[in-house]
Amino acid sequence: MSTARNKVNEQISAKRSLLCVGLDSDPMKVPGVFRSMSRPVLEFNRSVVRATEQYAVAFKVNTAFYESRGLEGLRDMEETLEFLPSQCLSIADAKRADIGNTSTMYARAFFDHWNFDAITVAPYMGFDSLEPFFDYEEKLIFVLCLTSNPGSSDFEEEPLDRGMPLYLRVLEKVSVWGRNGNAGVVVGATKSSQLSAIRKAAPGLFFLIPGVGAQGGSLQEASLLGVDEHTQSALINVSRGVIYPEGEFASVEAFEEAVAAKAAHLQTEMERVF
Ligand SMILES: O=c1ccn([C@@H]2O[C@H](COP(=O)(O)O)[C@@H](O)[C@H]2O)c(=O)[nH]1
Repeated sequence: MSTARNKVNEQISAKRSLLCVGLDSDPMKVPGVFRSMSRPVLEFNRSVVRATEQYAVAFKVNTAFYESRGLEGLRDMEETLEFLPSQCLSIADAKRADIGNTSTMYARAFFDHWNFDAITVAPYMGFDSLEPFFDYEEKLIFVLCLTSNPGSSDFEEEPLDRGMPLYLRVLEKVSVWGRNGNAGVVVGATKSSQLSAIRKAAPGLFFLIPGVGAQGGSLQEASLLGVDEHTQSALINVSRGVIYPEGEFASVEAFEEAVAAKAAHLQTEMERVF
């Protein structure tokens, strides 16, 4: 089995948690207490990681939040990777894929250069666009299947000739494309009515489930319907619902306490599936 998958499975069992903390760090939303620091986003990330590492099994870095700030943002992303706990899974939420030789470069960037454990990719250019990622057998590749946003109905939920929705066709393909257990899919927590059927159709795939909290997805439904009862092969991502607790914070410690309380609450809820 892929090394990344083994690593996160160990964390899931040890922490009795499926929590993936999303580092969607927006400089405009960073609390005041970090604003006077020379690297506000980097220090904010350091605090979020310190406050949640006891509860989290994975950290998802949405690259858009860093790329949008050019070199300064990429420097923050790179330095954040240095303090992510090595026992937790690091996910580049980059949603890449292109013609083969370009995908090879994307895979090198995220896996060789930045040494992420996992990446999100888009399936619509087909197998040759994903093969360079699947070639990294030790990593985890999460393919967008049924996403959490309302626009998923534009294409993903459209029926194909045999009446099968496009997202189920993606699931079928991803189930055979993975190597050494390195395939996963992204399924939104907001899609609770389809989640159970998707899980049953692909018991061996690792699931990344975003959409809990700010997007309205239910943690209880995601945990009950999206998690395989034997393998627990799933991560439930929460970004804004963890990293931006309400209120003003007089100190970094007070902020970290509030973030830790959010993460602890989520872990307690997730523990029910064990
Ligand atoms: O279908 C998808 C795929 C990816 N995402 C990403 O997950 C987080 C969700 O953030 P919240 O603040 O918890 O809503 C974000 O990085 C998205 O780009 C998703 O939401 N849905």
